[in-house]
Amino acid sequence: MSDAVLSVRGVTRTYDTASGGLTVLRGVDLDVRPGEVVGLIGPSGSGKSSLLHAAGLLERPTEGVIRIDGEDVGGLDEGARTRIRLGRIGFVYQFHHLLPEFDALDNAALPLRIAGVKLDAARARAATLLTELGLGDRLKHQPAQLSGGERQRVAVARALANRPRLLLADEPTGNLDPATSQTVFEALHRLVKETGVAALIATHNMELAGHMDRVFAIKDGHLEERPAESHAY
Ligand SMILES: Nc1ncnc2c1ncn2[C@@H]1O[C@H](COP(=O)(O)OP(=O)(O)OP(=O)(O)O)[C@@H](O)[C@H]1O
Repeated sequence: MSDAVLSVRGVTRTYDTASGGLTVLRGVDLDVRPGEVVGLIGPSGSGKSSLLHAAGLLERPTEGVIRIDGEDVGGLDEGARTRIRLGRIGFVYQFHHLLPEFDALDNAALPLRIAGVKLDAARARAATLLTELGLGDRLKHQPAQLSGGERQRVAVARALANRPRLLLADEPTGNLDPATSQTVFEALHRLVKETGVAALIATHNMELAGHMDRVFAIKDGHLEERPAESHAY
């Protein structure tokens, strides 16, 4: 029995386009275990987001099986998939997508509020995470009053607020300068190790990829594991 939080088996993704079927993933297999940081690299258009969307239950693969904590989610209806997404999966995107009228605290607390957690408890959890991310003195700042790196750290706190089992990040530092990318990634990495969430992170940043536990390149729709020395810087 696998201990993987995310298990991907034989996943193929074909898009219908005006010029016919476009297959971007071809029989992909991947496991991500608790506390593991797994990187996805590959040129633009290679299928990184497609794999994250399938893993995040945002789209259904054309073929293959996705399991979350051992449960095959393919046969579930959209309501059940949404519950898994809200309860067990956290997302970080390239752009923070914070609500401009909410401060950092209430942005990070949002998933808990949606899940029905009382305001005080949600804010307490959000404050703990934001403080761990070095934003303890920015709780009352709105996104416009935060730097780009601070906004992304709020987005990381929001993604981890409901204690997800799986964290999916699509170029979480893609919009930041190299030094700020490093700071945000280090904070994210530390929290993954502390919380034991399983993390799958798509990135173009090879320096960050060098700090991940395992890295896979998507090539012609297939995953190729990169040995540590070839992705370290
Ligand atoms: N809904 C869709 N319909 C048709 N084609 C799509 C759709 N979504 C993605 N594609 C195509 O699939 C390919 C893979 O896209 P995807 O976004 O997964 O790549 P990516 O590796 O994440 O790229 P980037 O690094 O630029 O974000 C691209 O050629 C894209 O144009």
